Amino acid sequence: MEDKGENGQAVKYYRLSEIEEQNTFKSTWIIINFNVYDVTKFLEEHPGGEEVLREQAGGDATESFEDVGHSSDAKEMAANMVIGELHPDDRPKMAKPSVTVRFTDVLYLSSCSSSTLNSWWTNWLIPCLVAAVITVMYRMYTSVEQ
Ligand code: HEM
Repeated sequence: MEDKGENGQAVKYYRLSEIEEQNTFKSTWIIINFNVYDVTKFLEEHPGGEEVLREQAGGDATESFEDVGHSSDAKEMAANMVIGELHPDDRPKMAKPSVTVRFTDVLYLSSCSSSTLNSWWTNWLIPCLVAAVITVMYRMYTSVEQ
């Protein structure tokens, strides 16, 4: 389907089902930020290898593309491979996790929580435990002597 894009230019829209079919050696399409890229001729040239592109073939590669931190050169190269856009009706179907947890986020979160946990332990829990142990031992000794 052809339509007028935001800037009045003709845009070729592809349905998700059409894109999903393009996941072979003959034709490999990927979606990045709702743009459709034909990477068939680029597979062998891709510095990150053809396997990673084929894994994303026919689907949404936005997250993987962003995660790699591609250079501006890579983004320019990608711009030359755009063949159209994902049909607006299919955009909500794109798997977008409500919370994206990346490895770096996990590291960050674990460092945060362990430091909060550490201060909580040292400030409160350990003195409370020591006090509890002393109380129990005191009770035991005093009850043995009687
Ligand atoms: C049209 C789409 C793409 C283009 C034009 C492209 C282009 C490039 C280029 C030029 C590089 C060299 C490093 C740089 O300049 O950033 C690169 C590296 C890489 N790309 Fe892509 N890429 C595309 C899609 C993807 C996708 C979808 C993935 C992941 C599924 C991916 C994974 C990688 C990896 C793992 C590297 C290697 C990074 C490294 O070794 O430092 N690329 N890509």
